[in-house]
Amino acid sequence: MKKIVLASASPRRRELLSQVGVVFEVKPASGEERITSAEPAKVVEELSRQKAMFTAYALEEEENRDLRDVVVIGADTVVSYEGKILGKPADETAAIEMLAMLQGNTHQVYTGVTLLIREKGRWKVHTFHECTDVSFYPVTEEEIKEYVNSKDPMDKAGSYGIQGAWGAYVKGIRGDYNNVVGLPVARLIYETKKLGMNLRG
Ligand SMILES: Cc1cn([C@H]2C[C@H](O)[C@@H](COP(=O)(O)OP(=O)(O)OP(=O)(O)O)O2)c(=O)[nH]c1=O
Repeated sequence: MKKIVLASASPRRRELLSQVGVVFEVKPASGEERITSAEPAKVVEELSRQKAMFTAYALEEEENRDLRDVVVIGADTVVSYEGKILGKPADETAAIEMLAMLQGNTHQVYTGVTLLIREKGRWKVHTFHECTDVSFYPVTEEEIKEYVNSKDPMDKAGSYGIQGAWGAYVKGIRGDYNNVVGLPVARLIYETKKLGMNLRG
């Protein structure tokens, strides 16, 4: 039986993983993340790998931690619009700017996921990403300011949460909804099945 460790502080990721029946422990990654690419797919893959590795190293440091059958999961989400990568907003002004840019248009949400699978005393790395197109109706400046005042955007890539009040402006999506919220759980289950693993058993 695998021992799953989620390397994330995101409550959304926890909920999504629980929702599909995976039992896991949470150990958020701590360390400085570094980007070496400007391509969103590569960025999220790279960051998800770094997050998973920070947590894996922390597990190795723990006394009496049995690493056998451990699987560490790390994830990272960014929004991509016209060649620009949008992460979490630095402040409210940045959030307003991002939403003003995204409203009335279609952008992409990328989530990268890394699995670190403990095998024969080493970590086997498996990384993938999922992309979802998201379209917004036109949104006025006043509506954007009202939403930003709620603080909901501040901990979210692209400055919005599809699952919250901003849902009022979502015209449609193409692809996996859960990927936008931060973890493409169906793809995760599919990938682990391909590796001969059962995360839910
Ligand atoms: C676009 C979008 C993002 N998000 C969230 C998902 C992620 O939690 C967050 C992007 O930040 P991330 O850096 O991917 O993750 P995090 O810092 O929240 O958590 P951790 O690194 O510990 O795993 O934005 C939503 O909740 N809804 C949305 O619609």
